[in-house]
Amino acid sequence: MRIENATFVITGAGSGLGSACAERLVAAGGRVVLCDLSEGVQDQARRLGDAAIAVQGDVTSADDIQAVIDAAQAHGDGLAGVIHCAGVVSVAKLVDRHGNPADLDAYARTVQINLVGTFNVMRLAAAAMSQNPPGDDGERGVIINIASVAAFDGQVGQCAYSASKAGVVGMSLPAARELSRHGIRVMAIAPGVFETPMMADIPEDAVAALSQAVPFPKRLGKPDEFARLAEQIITNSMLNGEVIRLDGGIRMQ
Ligand SMILES: NC(=O)C1=CN([C@@H]2O[C@H](COP(=O)(O)OP(=O)(O)OC[C@H]3O[C@@H](n4cnc5c(N)ncnc54)[C@H](O)[C@@H]3O)[C@@H](O)[C@H]2O)C=CC1
Ligand SMILES: C[C@]12CCC(=O)C=C1CC[C@@H]1[C@@H]2[C@@H](O)C[C@@]2(C)[C@H]1CC[C@]2(O)C(=O)C=O
Repeated sequence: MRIENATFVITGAGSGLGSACAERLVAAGGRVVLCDLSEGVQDQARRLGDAAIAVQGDVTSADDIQAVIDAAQAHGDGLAGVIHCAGVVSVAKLVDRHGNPADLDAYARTVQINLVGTFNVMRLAAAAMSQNPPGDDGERGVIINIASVAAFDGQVGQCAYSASKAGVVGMSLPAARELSRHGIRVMAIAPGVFETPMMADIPEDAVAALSQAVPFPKRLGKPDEFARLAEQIITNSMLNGEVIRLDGGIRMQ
């Protein structure tokens, strides 16, 4: 799949990994439709110029995401792909230090945004892309979902987050199999620890410890290193139905 003059939806594009993907795809000649809950996404689109537009929306809402897809269809020659970066991290132990059970609504909210939101974006994007004229090899589109190394090595307090990301991993192969008849690929990236606003509130010594836990290189990943992998997935049509860890070799304790 080529990037030049093709249109991509990027969710969670107002910040961190999604924002870096938007910059990289525009630099490669693509058009982008930026979706985020936060209104800051409008500024991000303005910074990127005519190739970018923003549609504020919630990935768990069918109406919001249909509006994003419709905007993408109108912003060029149809929707070529999605990089779904919107997500939240949550921390809660099953039983806290006072003996109280974890909050059920908080658990459901994390799963709703990270897992159900991913399914919502995938189903609506795939329905639109299935109507595209076939390109090389009959390809009609590509979907990149974002899991996490927490899907495999979840830490204490991450039952909700790890379960939501493990669900994203679990959907990758069946979704790729189902959508193969439409010429749509599905991939997932499982990042390790990346330097984004999601990490902003973490104390410096905790960030240093996380960096030390990476075998090599001993640092947090940079958002553009993530965006470069997303770019490769878009342009390399043999990548399908797989989850790629991008983590410097870290295995979370
Ligand atoms: N930063 C890291 O170390 C890692 C991040 N990830 C995952 O990567 C993805 C991107 O994370 P970052 O860029 O680091 O986080 P971030 O917090 O910088 O960006 C996430 C964006 O998603 C948006 N968002 C949250 N809920 C939304 C909703 N319901 N609808 C629409 N937008 C919503 C936020 O407003 C925010 O702009 C997330 O799914 C996260 O779980 C995975 C592994 C490591
Ligand atoms: C780096 C982590 C884990 C992987 C991921 O998908 C997203 C992350 C961003 C928030 C981090 C995550 C993990 O390292 C654990 C911490 C540092 C989390 C913020 C608070 C956190 O749960 C913690 O302090 C645990 O001790």
